[in-house]
Parts: sequence; structure tokens; C-alpha cells
Amino acid sequence: MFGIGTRDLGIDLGTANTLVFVKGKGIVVREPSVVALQTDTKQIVAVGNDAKNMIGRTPGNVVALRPMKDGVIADYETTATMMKYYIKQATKNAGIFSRKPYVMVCVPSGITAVEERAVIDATRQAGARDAYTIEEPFAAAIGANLPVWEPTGSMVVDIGGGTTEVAIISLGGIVTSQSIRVAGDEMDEAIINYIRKTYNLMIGDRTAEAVKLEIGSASAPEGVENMEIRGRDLLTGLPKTIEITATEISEALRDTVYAIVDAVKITLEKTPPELAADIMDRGIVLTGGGALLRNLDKVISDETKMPVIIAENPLDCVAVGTGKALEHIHLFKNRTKDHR
Ligand SMILES: Nc1ncnc2c1ncn2[C@@H]1O[C@H](COP(=O)(O)OP(=O)(O)OP(=O)(O)O)[C@@H](O)[C@H]1O
Repeated sequence: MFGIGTRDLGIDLGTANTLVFVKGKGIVVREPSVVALQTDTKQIVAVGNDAKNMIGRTPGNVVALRPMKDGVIADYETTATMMKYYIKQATKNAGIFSRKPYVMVCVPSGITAVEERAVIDATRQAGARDAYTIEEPFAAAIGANLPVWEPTGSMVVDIGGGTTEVAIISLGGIVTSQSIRVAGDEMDEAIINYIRKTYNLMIGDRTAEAVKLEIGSASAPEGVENMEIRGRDLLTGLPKTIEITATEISEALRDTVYAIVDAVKITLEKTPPELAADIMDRGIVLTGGGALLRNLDKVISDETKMPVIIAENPLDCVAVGTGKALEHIHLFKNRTKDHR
């Protein structure tokens, strides 16, 4: 058995954000999963926040890209480079003689063996002494302080950028789960499509996300809320400003919201009755950035007739849970396909 120390890391390698957790210190890195590269030399120009600010604004010789898509690695080399940068940042005060870190990385529960192998290899290439994986909803449940090791049912719905993971957990294992590639990014796309179709206006990803954060809602909000947005008029080709309402945005988000509701219902249908009774008592716990979409808890509760609770600090749950899981790394040795 090896001891897990303050140099070992839990990484939430997300489609939208990458977070690094260190035991005893908490979350030490919290940055967007974005890298800006020179197109010809592939040299890194910026990582994280600096790179995110460049999205849609780069000159011809620089490209700002998100190397993760739908919760899995879309661009292997860039992901490894990004992880190396963040691992270095998280371990910079560890001293030159300390050993390389063990790293636990979360992966979507629907991941294929090939996709999982890519995460493990990229983590090793990024400087890990060894890499382990944990399924995202399990990490989210640990991070949300659910009693995952006890013989009682807990239900977690983790709504990230690329994936929504729904899982029932009991006795340290996932009893049943659903992973759908519908989450925050799809909401942004739905807003872009709605505005293009309704107003012939093309807006960028960042504007769409800003609209979602400011006036987005899973059901029509009470009262009137407006927001001015800028984009390019598809008829004239010129910049244009329009005003949209929160009610329109809730219509735009409807299909995405109901895809998430359906995943929750399907999982509940597959849940053994004893565990369903536990969940009825304790409620469904929402984690991930998407949990903060206004009224989403209410819509899920109305549709399932179950109590729904938003976890404290929902954006941090997966990273905290991934880091805490390091303490049980011996259990993950068997769970990780790589070590079976
Ligand atoms: N207040 C909010 N309302 C709605 N959505 C939000 C809010 N805050 C953050 N989000 C969304 O949450 C998503 C990011 O969540 P999170 O960091 O949990 O995802 P991730 O771990 O990077 O993704 P994944 O788990 O799919 O790999 C983004 O789509 C972001 O727009």
C-alpha cells in the first residue's frame, strides 16, 4: 500500500472547466478547459482563462480550442499539454525532491474503454506517477457528502458542460446510471439556434452562455426580464443589437431541459424499490454548473414528484469527490479498467 500525500491530485477534467484538488489544500486550480495554440508550430500561447478570452477573437495564426468534448478527450495532445500545465501549477511548491503525484481523474460513466485509456495515458504523459479513474457521478456524490459507502440509496444528477450523469449509488457502487451527452453546451447551442431562427441573428458561444447565466431558466420565470444581446445580422451581414426575454430563453431551453428530465425518469424506473424509497426520503441531489440553471430543481421535482436539492457549491463537487476518492485508492485499483 502506498500513502496518499499532499502532493497527490484529484482532477476534474471537464468539458467546460478543469479543477484540481489537493488533500489538505482544497481546490488549487479552477480554470476553463481551453488552450490557445499557434496553428503552425502548435506552440502554446495561453491556457485557461487567458485562452478562453481569445475564443472567437484569435488572428489567423492562433487558434483557441477546447480539447475536451462531451466529457471525453477530443484532442489528445492538447489535453495532455493542458493537464501538464495544471499539474505543474498544482504541485509548484512541492519541492524538487518530492515524488511525482498519483492522480485520480474523473470520467463520464458512459465512457468507452478506448476513451478511458486515452485519459489514463494523457494523465501519465502529463507527469503523473500513476493515473486512476473514477466515474463522474460517483465523484459528484462523494463531493456532495452523500453517504455513498452505506447500504442506502443516493441519487445524484451531475449536469456539466458536455454530459449529464444520473446515478443511483449504494454501498460504494453505482447501482444504475445514465449518461447523456446533453448538458450546458447543448443549452448554449439551443440559445444560438433559437436566436438565429427567430431573429436572423448569429451570436457567439460566449454570448449564448452569458444569456443562459443571466436570464436562463428551465421554466418561464415570473415577471418580465430582458437582456440586450449583440450579434451579426444574417440578412445584412452587419452587427446588430436585439432585446430578448427570459420567457423566450426558457422556450429555447425546453428540449434540453426535458432531455435531462427524461434521463432522470429512466434512471428512477430502473431503481430497485428499496433504494427508491431511500431517495424519496433524502431527495435527488443536483451537482455541476447546470444545477444552477434557474428553476431546474423545480422542474425535475414537478416531473418526478421527488424532493430535489441543489448541492452546496455544485461546480466543485466532482473535483472535491475525485480528490477525496484518493483516500480510497485501493478500491479504485479494481474498478479502473486499466488495472483489472
Ligand atoms: N448559473 C448557471 N446557470 C446555468 N448554467 C451554468 C451556471 N453556472 C455554470 N453553468 C454551466 O455549467 C457548465 C459547466 O459546469 P461544470 O464545470 O460542472 O462542467 P464540466 O465538469 O466542465 O463538464 P463535464 O462534466 O460535462 O465534463 C457550463 O455549461 C456552464 O455554462
